[in-house]
Amino acid sequence: MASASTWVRAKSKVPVIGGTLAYMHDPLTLMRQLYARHGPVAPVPMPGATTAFVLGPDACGAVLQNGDKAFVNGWTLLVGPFFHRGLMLLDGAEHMQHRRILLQAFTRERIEGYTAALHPAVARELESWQGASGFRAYPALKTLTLNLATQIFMGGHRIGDPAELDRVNRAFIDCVQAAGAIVRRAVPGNRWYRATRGRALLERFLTDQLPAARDAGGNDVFSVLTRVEDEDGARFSDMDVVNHMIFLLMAAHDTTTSTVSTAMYYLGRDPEWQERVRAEALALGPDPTVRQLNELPDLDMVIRECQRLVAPVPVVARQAVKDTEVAGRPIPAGTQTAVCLQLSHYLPEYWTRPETFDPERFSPARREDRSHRFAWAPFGGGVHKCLGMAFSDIEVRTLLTQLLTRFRWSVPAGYVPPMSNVSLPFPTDGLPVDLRALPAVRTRTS
Ligand code: HEM
Repeated sequence: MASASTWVRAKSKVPVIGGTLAYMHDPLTLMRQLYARHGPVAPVPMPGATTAFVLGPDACGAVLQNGDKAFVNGWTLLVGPFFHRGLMLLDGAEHMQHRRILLQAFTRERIEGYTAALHPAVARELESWQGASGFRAYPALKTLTLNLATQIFMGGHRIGDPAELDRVNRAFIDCVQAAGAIVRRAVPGNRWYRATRGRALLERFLTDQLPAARDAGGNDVFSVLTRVEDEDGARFSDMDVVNHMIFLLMAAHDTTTSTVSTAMYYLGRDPEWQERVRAEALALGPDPTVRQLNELPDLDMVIRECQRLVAPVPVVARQAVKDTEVAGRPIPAGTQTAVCLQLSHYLPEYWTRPETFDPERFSPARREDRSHRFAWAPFGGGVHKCLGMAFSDIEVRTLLTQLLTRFRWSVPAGYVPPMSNVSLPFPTDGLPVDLRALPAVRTRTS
């Protein structure tokens, strides 16, 4: 069985610059090197403590499924102060109870309601996009998805003042970016400090809006959270609603932006695939239903392939609460554990030419994702598996179909966006694309 001494004796071969910097520089290369040197469990020096990197789908699956209940969520160390009591940061019976209540806000019926609001909201947002060469797609998408989140998640209680919208957006970014902070206490001007202020701003903002959200009795997520209950009649307190809203807005915002931005990149490199999915988008009616959006097989393959190539959440965090073993390797109690979902997406044992954009690998004839239950796991697994998966899928499809019917875009041959991996991955150059409006189609769908 594992012990602290065997763990300490397991020598890490990570460069002296340390795990955090190696990760930020190039997470996939780090994961590959660790897997080659150590196998499925690798010790990596990180701020505070050595972290166990769990690599490959067998080991990732074992930790996520958590058969012997050796792991709890490990996010508290990374983003605890900022996403305090969000669902992903809860454990055990309390997590199950909150998850049951929260699921009531994401039933099929509710998602249909959000989708009906989503379509016109995306159309409105895209009105402000102008064709241009060097159009910075990533920041435009980030603003768009935040606006959508405040409309779909907050309904009538939206942020009217653009300066306030900017402050809220900044607060989210600051909270998310704290995950990669090397100095993990607030010093004026540092990341931790900005995130602490960001959290306080979000709490104030949502607490102020909560009475209106409750009284409105609306069908947006905020209003719904003030009244949903589980089958035993358990409900959220006001503070629970605020905590869940902060986490949900974050969870929905950056991950969706990441998927759509990755799709804009790969479709921008591949005009053939872009035309293929555009044809599907053009065949949709003006206000597609959830069912119609779910019946777009080419777009479905493209989205899965983009989430394989750039997993919006490349790693999920756990902490061992007792001595345990994963894939035969010891992990002692107290070890911070990084479940490396992204590596599994690139292992040649499970994928043909994993570096290549090849959506057909998800076609019924190939289904490479079935090579292992955890070969493709962008939404995680086990009790913390993404609760917003179905909603996110609809949001991504709505966004991409509207983009495809309004614009054609390309990126220069050979262009590879430089990525930040401080927290969730994003292109630091803003993903410049050559964006051209499609005027004839624009009139048809708007
Ligand atoms: C492409 C989009 C998305 C991706 C790739 C994604 C990925 C993930 C992953 C990997 C986890 C598991 C974290 C863990 O195991 O510790 C997770 C959890 C979660 N996600 Fe998502 N997510 C996405 C969109 C969304 C959206 C749109 C929402 C809300 C509407 C959402 C809400 C949540 C919640 C509430 C949890 C915590 C579940 C729990 O702890 O029980 N996500 N997500």
